[in-house]
Amino acid sequence: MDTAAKHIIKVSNLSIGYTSKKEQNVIASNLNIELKPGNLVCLLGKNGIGKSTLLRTLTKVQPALDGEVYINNKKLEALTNFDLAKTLSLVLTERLPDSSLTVFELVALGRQPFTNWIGYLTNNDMAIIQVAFEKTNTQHLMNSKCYELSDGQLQKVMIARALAQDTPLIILDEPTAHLDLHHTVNTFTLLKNLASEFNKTIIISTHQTNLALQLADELWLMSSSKFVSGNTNVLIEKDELNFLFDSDLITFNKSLKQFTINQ
Ligand SMILES: Nc1ncnc2c1ncn2[C@@H]1O[C@H](COP(=O)(O)OP(=O)(O)OP(=O)(O)O)[C@@H](O)[C@H]1O
Repeated sequence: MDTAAKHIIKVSNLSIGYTSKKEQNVIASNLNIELKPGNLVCLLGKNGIGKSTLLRTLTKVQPALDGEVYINNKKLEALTNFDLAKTLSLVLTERLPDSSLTVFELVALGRQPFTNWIGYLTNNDMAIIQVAFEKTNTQHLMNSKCYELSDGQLQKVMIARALAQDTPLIILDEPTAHLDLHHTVNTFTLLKNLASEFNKTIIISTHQTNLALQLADELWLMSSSKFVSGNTNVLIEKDELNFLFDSDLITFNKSLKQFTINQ
């Protein structure tokens, strides 16, 4: 039996980083990941460790320095932009260039891989867009211009657009960076439900470590000494969280399943 087909993402000996004319800056190397569909994955690690770099590499926004990435059993580099748009939706942290698009138009653009060449929205497209607005509680923003939104509102609208794209894989770089506690928990719960109810695979990078420990099915832990991926409870049991921050200020408390401040 072909077991590789079961992985929505498979990564072998991946090196990520940046190449300039003078040198290669390797941010992380020898990364290996096998991820099955239907999981909420939280990518954790301290500032500047390489989380965005990894997510951009997995989504073909920037090239790998070495190694292989497979999405749905196909080599990433062989996937066309059209294949990718039908397979994964991506929410990055960069702010949109100012545009006079309305929120409805922005979210509807999520349907672009599926509409015909003039972008005609069918009843089915409209129904999917409607659900995306409802799930993210952003219906009231539909007629606003994108440039009028607060950072937090824009973040929710970008999640709505990803939902409208209706792909099996959704990747979000710090989707709750600008949200208050209520909206942060709300967004985590929404993403968790999408993974469990609709069998979507959702990967987010986040600094909401304690929330991730409560809600993520899988964790990807990045530290300067190693990269570990796997089931959240298994990683807690194996004491893998201790390496995450390398700090005298906080310690992982195994019985609470949380990081606590050293008093
Ligand atoms: N375009 C770039 N060119 C060169 N180096 C970069 C570039 N973008 C990021 N880096 C470097 O790569 C490293 C990892 O950055 P990255 O943004 O991936 O970290 P991160 O874990 O997402 O950080 P944060 O949690 O602060 O968002 C950093 O040292 C950063 O300076």
